[in-house]
Amino acid sequence: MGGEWGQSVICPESAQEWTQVGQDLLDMDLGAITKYSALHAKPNGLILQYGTAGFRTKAEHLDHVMFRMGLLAVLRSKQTKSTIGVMVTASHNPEEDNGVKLVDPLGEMLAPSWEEHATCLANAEEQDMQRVLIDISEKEAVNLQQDAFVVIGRDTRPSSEKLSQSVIDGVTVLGGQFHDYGLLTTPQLHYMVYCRNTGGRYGKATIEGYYQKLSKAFVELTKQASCSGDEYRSLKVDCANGIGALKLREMEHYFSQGLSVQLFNDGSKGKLNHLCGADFVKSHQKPPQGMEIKSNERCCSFDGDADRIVYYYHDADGHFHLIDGDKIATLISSFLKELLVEIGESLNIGVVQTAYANGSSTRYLEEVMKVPVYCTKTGVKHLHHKAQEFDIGVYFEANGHGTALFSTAVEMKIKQSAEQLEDKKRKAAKMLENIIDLFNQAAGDAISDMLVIEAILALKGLTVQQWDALYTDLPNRQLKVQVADRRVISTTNAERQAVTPPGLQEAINDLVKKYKLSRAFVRPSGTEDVVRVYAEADSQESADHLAHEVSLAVFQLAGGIGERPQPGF
Ligand SMILES: CC(=O)N[C@H]1[C@@H](OP(=O)(O)O)O[C@H](CO)[C@@H](O)[C@@H]1O
Ligand SMILES: [Mg+2]
Repeated sequence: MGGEWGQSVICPESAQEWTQVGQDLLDMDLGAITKYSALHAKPNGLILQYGTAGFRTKAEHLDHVMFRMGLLAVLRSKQTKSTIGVMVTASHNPEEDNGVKLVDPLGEMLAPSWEEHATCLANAEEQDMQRVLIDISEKEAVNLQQDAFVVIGRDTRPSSEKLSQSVIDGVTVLGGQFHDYGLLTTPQLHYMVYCRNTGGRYGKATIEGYYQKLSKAFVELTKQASCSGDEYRSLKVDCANGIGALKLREMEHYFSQGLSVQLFNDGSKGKLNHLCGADFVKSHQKPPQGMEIKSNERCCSFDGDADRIVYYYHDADGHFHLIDGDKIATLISSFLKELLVEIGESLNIGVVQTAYANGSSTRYLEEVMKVPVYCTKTGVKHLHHKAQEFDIGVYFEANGHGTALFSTAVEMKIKQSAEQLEDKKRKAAKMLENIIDLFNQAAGDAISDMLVIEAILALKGLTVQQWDALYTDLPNRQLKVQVADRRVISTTNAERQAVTPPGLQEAINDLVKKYKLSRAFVRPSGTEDVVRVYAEADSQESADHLAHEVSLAVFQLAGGIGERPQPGF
């Protein structure tokens, strides 16, 4: 999300007088907070919003936000009596950008009410900062006497180290304790938070703990696979010139018995996310630069903070095939379902997608696999939340961000089955037990998902082409339209229908009718100042036409600015 200058954000003002919370804060040396805050001064008039993925903008505008998120993490930690995470990253954004997001006690995204507090605190002018801190503490009944603990991680951007130091300044000035993990992938930080708040039951809150837990599960699983052979078990990984390269290199020897990985775009020369990485590959539907691909070789790309993954290959005719989050969800859910059938457990399993999921994937999941599919708004927090409703919830965004969640009852049942059942059933239960350990249940995780996928392919003896052939994606196109104020577009039905501006949905309906197997929707982005357009149809030409026509409708009816959308891509 770009920083906006002068646009207001409404923060409710409290009319209350100094209360006990205010007094406690005064006791905490407001002078020090003021003094340190001045060292991390907010540029006048800059307004930022805590969006789908926290704050994101040019790194040079973020120092005050980092300091203040350090303060907020302390308040959240005191309120929840738990460890809170702060991750400094801007994921797939260009190298000059940066960002920050808070991680809640069970490794999940920050609660929505606290997102609002984050926005208010980040936008408060210097003289109002203390008032806002007191307001938040009062509204959330924060006991300021409570201890606070914050863990911090950062990606490899040149600006990240200094910015994470500003987070630490914020934490310490409010008397919080902290542990700085330094360089971590985003999902590794989520994992650390989850481990620390579950007394180590989820795993050890160290980088070795993470490597060991995942690798042990992976090696156990691949030992059960009947086929082997070097070519089969090797994978090319495009690391987007980001943190994923460092961490995969550190981890590689832990699982090398089961898989050999060849790293590309490892940050030694190229620029972060530039012409490479999962976001580039997914949105351009072509391979990254800096990776040589032979036909039928299995390849994958991580994004800049390694929480997303997509797979791809070139067929014998040199055609590029993308295997996105939808196909990953399909592979995973069908494997889990087969294991449950084998064990004889009838647990409810659900797949959660967004409107961006390819229509073919939804049809395949519902009609062939007979798995219930649910659609939520864009943003992993929505998918994660929905997936928690099932015994086993598999969620993926089409762009490759996702994981599987297992209820505590399921985990216990499977553990028991692995001990009590016999022969084939026991083997299946054991597999399920390991696969549960291999998933990062706190957040979508490129490294963990990669190992899950590699294990499933090995166990099922599937080639990348066979996996790809489960169903054929409907041709699709995504476009962006610039408008004066994207908030004029509001949506319903998990963002699949526009409610405002008037006439837009009717226009889309009329355009969609012109094509076969077609679908289209528009929504304001939560991370960029654009309206996103999505269209799919029976041919690429039709999908492209439809997307273009819908873009024109948005431009005309929703206040387009700049050049009218042009056909051709
Ligand atoms: C179409 C698309 O890929 N949207 C992305 C993008 O959100 P937008 O709200 O569409 O800008 O960034 C989000 C955060 O990374 C990610 O969760 C989401 O999937
Ligand atoms: Mg990311």
